Amino acid sequence: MQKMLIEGGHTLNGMVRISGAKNSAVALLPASILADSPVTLEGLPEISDVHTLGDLLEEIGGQVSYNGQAMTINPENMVAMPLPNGKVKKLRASYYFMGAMLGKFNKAVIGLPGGCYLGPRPIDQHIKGFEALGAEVTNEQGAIYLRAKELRGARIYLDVVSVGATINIMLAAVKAKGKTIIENAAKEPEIIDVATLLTNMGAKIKGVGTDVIRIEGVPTLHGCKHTIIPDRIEAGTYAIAAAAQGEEVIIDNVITRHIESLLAKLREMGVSIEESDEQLLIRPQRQLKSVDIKTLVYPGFPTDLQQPFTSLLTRATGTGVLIDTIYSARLKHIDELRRMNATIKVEGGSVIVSGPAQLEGAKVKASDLRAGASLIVAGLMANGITEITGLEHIDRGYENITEKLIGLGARVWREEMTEKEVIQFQNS
Ligand SMILES: CC(=O)N[C@H]1[C@@H](OP(=O)(O)OP(=O)(O)OC[C@H]2O[C@@H](n3ccc(=O)[nH]c3=O)[C@H](O)[C@@H]2O)O[C@H](CO)[C@@H](O)[C@@H]1O
Ligand SMILES: C=C(OP(=O)(O)O)C(=O)O
Repeated sequence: MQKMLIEGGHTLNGMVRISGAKNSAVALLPASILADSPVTLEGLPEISDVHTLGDLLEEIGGQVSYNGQAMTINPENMVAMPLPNGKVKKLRASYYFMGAMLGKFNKAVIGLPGGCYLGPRPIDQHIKGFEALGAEVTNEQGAIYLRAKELRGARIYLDVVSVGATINIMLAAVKAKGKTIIENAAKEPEIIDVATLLTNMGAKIKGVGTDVIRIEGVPTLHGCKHTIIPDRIEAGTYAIAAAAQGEEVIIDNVITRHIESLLAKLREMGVSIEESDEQLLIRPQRQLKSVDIKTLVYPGFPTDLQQPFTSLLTRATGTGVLIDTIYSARLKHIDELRRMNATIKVEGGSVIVSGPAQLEGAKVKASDLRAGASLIVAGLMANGITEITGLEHIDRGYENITEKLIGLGARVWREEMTEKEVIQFQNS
């Protein structure tokens, strides 16, 4: 088990290249189950979630071959193997095996997913969608059993706008008989990416990117090649790090439109941002102004950037209030930031950050993926050394983060934890 060490205070300069989007990759891989011939996905990020899903595809009989950042999945010998336990619990996106296997085999057994604990993360809207399509769904000892004689298109209104439910229902509906309409659908770019893959596989989908998606079921889907979109959350994290500790940082391979809500806030704080085709040039002013943030569904400010943004606010002058309307309990980074000398209050659902504070290096724990990103941003700004444990969360979603930060001039490295540190970590 490793820890990350950051010697703070070094200025970031240069260029960082953004990898393929985690939240697309984790849906595209299960989507390949629906094809009857090989699917090649290009530009996948080298993160643990991708490897876990590759292993799960193999567990159900898929042939998976890696070629650099491309993966080819041959689904010809896949079977409706139950996956009640094991690797499905290591990540959130294993829930996409429900929609994809239901679409392909009319049945599936999938253990309830893991992933970041952000407060309760129900999947009732996924289940409501599967039931509307004709599946019988039961929860037996922590695994979801789905069975259908056949899937039939239906009209489904989502009670909450959900990325996962929108994608999962799409996966099940593309092969259902007749027409499915998903109303109050989510509009995140990753949903468009998944729909693009499915369309290239032969699915008939209209309206993605709006809140009404129309799907006409088809009997078979075929293999194809697809290149994944860049990761807007990774790009946003580096943009925040650049605003916090950068001089001139270029972020390469980014669809800037995907992070307009973040860029608007950074500009409001006094960060100069130049946008070109696939790049951002970020130049912060020495003094940043505080701003308020409310996370919303896309195209609003993403909840996945709320935690790293909290760290940035500690360096701004004034008081900034953050409200996470998607996951109000996504607050595990706050105590750790306080350990580093941040002045943060939590009142009701509001996180109130007073700055500027000079952060101090400390031993801190990443309890989830974006809490990890938040602590890295804080470590880059802090005096002295910050030691971060819980790297398994960070490695679920950030490709080569140590190397990418070193490339920007940060002093970051990893060390093996001693036995004593591992025990302390496990008991904390
Ligand atoms: C693998 C993946 O893509 N993860 C992302 C996805 O998670 P995920 O797909 O799990 O998040 P959702 O968009 O589904 O959740 C949005 C909100 O709806 C609620 N909800 C969701 C489903 C449901 O059946 N019932 C229900 O009440 C959730 O508790 C949450 O408050 O979108 C989140 C919100 O942008 C991001 O933080 C995650 O990074
Ligand atoms: C919450 C996240 O991931 P997951 O849904 O995979 O837990 C995230 O990417 O910030």
